[in-house]
Amino acid sequence: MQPLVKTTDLYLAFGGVVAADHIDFELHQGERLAVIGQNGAGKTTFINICTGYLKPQTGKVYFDGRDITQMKPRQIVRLGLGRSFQLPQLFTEHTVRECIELAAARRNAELSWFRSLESTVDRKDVDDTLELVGLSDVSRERSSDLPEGKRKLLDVGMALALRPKLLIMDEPTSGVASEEKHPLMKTVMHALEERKVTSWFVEHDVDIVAEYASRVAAWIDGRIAADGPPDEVLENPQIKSDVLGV
Ligand SMILES: Nc1ncnc2c1ncn2[C@@H]1O[C@H](COP(=O)(O)OP(=O)(O)OP(=O)(O)O)[C@@H](O)[C@H]1O
Repeated sequence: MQPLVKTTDLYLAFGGVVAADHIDFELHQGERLAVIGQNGAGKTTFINICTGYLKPQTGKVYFDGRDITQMKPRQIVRLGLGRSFQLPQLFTEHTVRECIELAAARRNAELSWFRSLESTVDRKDVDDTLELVGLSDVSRERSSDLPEGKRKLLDVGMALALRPKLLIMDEPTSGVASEEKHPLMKTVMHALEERKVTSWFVEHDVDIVAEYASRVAAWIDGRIAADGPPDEVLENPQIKSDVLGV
């Protein structure tokens, strides 16, 4: 099977700091990849290169068989590579429902001054997405009034409205109270599974990684130092001492 994401020899340095050190990587459809690594290990740089926000100095990125190395972020999103951020990127003046409608309208490139947002998008589709991320009961609230966990769910809902093949999530549980982390991840992973979306998430909480990932890649100094099933990587002595600090 052709990999969904493939990188070959990706290299990027900022001055003397090598943030991506000749990375060869493949991600296949259906995988749930957790990326772990200390601060500054290069996790975000690699995501920024794969999503078009940074250009590598050498190497290539392929998504679904296409060379996307030089494409702009919004072109890459249109191909089906979605991304949610550590700080959710919401339309803060809008209600929860309108945020999903705006994302769905953007997918169809149907935003128009002459038509209302509601009449532009498929109502049932928006209802389904709201339900899937557990936000039906707060659909009329302003997105800026939501607590952090629900803002994260809305961010994922907006990404899902674009019908991605892959969703990359940067620390989906950061800033969320510890007792809310598992319910949040359960909802997110169930939603992705329902829509058959492959997932890749950066996560610092080892319990979350062990519970929700099918594969773990550990980053050290711009390289993938270990990559495999969660129990194998999380028990690797070098990863335990250099990444997890245990
Ligand atoms: N725009 C930039 N300019 C200069 N240096 C950068 C830039 N972006 C990242 N770096 C450096 O590259 C290295 C990798 O950073 P990166 O943000 O990718 O790490 P990270 O693993 O995502 O860390 P964190 O967990 O803190 O987000 C770090 O040394 C960082 O300081």
